[in-house]
Amino acid sequence: MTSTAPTRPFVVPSEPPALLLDGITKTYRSKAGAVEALRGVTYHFHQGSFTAVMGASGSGKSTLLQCAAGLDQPTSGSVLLGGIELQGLDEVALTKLRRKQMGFVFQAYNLLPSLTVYDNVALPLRLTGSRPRRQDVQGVLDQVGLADKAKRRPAELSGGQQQRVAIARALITRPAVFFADEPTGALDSTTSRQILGLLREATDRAGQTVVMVTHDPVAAAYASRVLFLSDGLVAGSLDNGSPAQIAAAMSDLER
Ligand SMILES: Nc1ncnc2c1ncn2[C@@H]1O[C@H](COP(=O)(O)OP(=O)(O)OP(=O)(O)O)[C@@H](O)[C@H]1O
Repeated sequence: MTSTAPTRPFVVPSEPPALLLDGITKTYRSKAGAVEALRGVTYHFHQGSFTAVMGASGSGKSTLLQCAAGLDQPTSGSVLLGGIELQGLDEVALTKLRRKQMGFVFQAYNLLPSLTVYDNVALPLRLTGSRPRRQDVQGVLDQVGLADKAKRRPAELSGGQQQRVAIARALITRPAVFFADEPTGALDSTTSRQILGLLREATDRAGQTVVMVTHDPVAAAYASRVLFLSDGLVAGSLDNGSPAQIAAAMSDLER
């Protein structure tokens, strides 16, 4: 049978994916034996997308994030960030790329206790060798609602405020991709909403890309897509899901 439908030209997307995982596997080997944490994950994270990664405990979420951010090496497969293959870089080049192109927001805020809020936020710029401009540092502190806390030390702030400092610190270099691992795990719901709103704003307003691991369907509903992992593989995805729809998809997965 011949088709009469006009053939469509193959459309090459104008934007390459911000982050591409190509056939990632990760096997942890120890005396107790081998654990296949990732068993072949291929996925494109497009520029400006906000993706939540969910799955049962042990499904490989943190391993995926660690490999995607170049904090750990996959056993096979490759990771490309803005078209650059991480596996081809030495540690110095990888550190440089991480400092310039990636922002990290983890459950432990990882702020330096001896530095003021201002200096914690300015640190990533100093590490890349640039001189932080006062208006830039104050600008991101303002963005996260902490303009008046610049001179405080982290211990003088609440958990939610510390997490907002961590976000300001991640924002300052205008990274292409934010990696967030349970960024609201230790926070109350009002503060969580603020933090998730800031991540959402980074994608909507600035076209940055967010990859966030979470167990919480309410947090995941801030993402435009939820990617479900099961046993080291992508098991499916859900776009613009409500917390209830995401929770239902999770329980289907665990059945
Ligand atoms: N360093 C390691 N050495 C050996 N096995 C590991 C190591 N890190 C993770 N694993 C194993 O790899 C698998 C995936 O772990 P991972 O932490 O990525 O899962 P996860 O989905 O993030 O889990 P959780 O939701 O509990 O944090 C698990 O079986 C885990 O026990």
